[in-house]
Amino acid sequence: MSDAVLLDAIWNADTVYRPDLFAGKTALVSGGGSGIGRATALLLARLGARVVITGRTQEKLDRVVAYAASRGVTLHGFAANVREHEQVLALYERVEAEVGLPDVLINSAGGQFPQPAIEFSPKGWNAVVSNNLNSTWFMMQRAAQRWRDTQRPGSIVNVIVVTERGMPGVAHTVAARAGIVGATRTVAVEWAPLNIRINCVAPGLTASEGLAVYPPEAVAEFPRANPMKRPGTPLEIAQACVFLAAPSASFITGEVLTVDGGGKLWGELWLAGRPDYYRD
Ligand SMILES: CCC/C=C/C(=O)SCCNC(=O)CCNC(=O)[C@H](O)C(C)(C)COP(=O)([O-])OP(=O)([O-])OC[C@H]1O[C@@H](n2cnc3c(N)ncnc32)[C@H](O)[C@@H]1OP(=O)([O-])[O-]
Ligand SMILES: NC(=O)C1=CN([C@@H]2O[C@H](COP(=O)(O)OP(=O)(O)OC[C@H]3O[C@@H](n4cnc5c(N)ncnc54)[C@H](OP(=O)(O)O)[C@@H]3O)[C@@H](O)[C@H]2O)C=CC1
Repeated sequence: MSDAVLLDAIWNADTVYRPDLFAGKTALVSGGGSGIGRATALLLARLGARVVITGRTQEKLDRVVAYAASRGVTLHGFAANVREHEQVLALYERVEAEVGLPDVLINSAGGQFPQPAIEFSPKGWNAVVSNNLNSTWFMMQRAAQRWRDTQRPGSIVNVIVVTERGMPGVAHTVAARAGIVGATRTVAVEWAPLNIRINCVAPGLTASEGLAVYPPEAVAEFPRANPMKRPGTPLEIAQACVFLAAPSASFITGEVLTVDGGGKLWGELWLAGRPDYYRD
């Protein structure tokens, strides 16, 4: 499916949310140049939010901004590498100066490469841990600091992976995301007095650009990932992010919402390919 068709599908899809749900609100979405982050940013924009997307590649952000403009909506695309703390601080300064302090933060930036864990190099391990644990932490802590300083409420949604059963081929990312679950549960309590809610969405296999890094033998088995025998769509994950970010989840904090088509109950994912030992 071409990018234009994908974007139109997101823009025109039915949603149960009312069109002005986020009117007057500002949302910051990391990883907003593609996949789940892009779908969430566009859905938030459809629901009336002022939206800033960030990611490392300005051109990807510009394409989303241009698409929204073609639909009459202004999005802002500010590039940053969110695993660099200084860049996160600078990003918040720019967002506040040019758009306004976000009310909602969606952390969808992240990713990993598939490899048997026994082969991980220290550099590869550090890259993935930094890209998924540090980046999300820097973003959520800065949001909380600014909400504390301005005495404003806020809501954070961290997009992670399903961690309960582990996930062979991506142990580094499972470790990093389990760290985010622990941090989320902990600060849900520390930050409740600040009127901040924080939750995670754990997608199962989702048909996004990010799947391009997986080998053909892993991709061939993707239909076995869940009882629905299909990947989720970025919009299906986006709808869950919006549910947790909005007042629909006003009594939910420190929670992990799994959106995996039942993959925790039945299914297998061998992201670096299935070892012979696990063949019949
Ligand atoms: C349901 C579950 C499915 C989940 C799906 C998704 O999440 S999809 C959606 C998510 N989207 C994505 O996952 C997007 C795709 N993923 C990525 O962009 C990268 O995996 C990244 C997140 C590490 C990029 O971070 P970065 O810019 O820092 O990376 P870098 O390129 O500079 O590499 C740093 C070091 O890592 C090592 N190393 C790297 N690759 C491999 C490899 N193939 N093999 C072995 N090792 C590898 C290597 O040591 C390298 O250093 P070197 O030896 O080169 O000096
Ligand atoms: N697709 C799937 O099956 C699943 C995805 N997830 C998770 O969902 C999240 C979104 O993934 P998805 O949309 O599918 O994949 P994408 O690869 O399409 O999206 C990830 C986005 O994050 C951005 N990004 C990565 N690293 C950084 C960084 N250091 N600083 C700023 N931006 C960064 C990328 O842009 P750029 O490279 O330009 O920086 C990219 O746009 C990820 O955390 C992913 O691991 C979880 C489970 C399943």
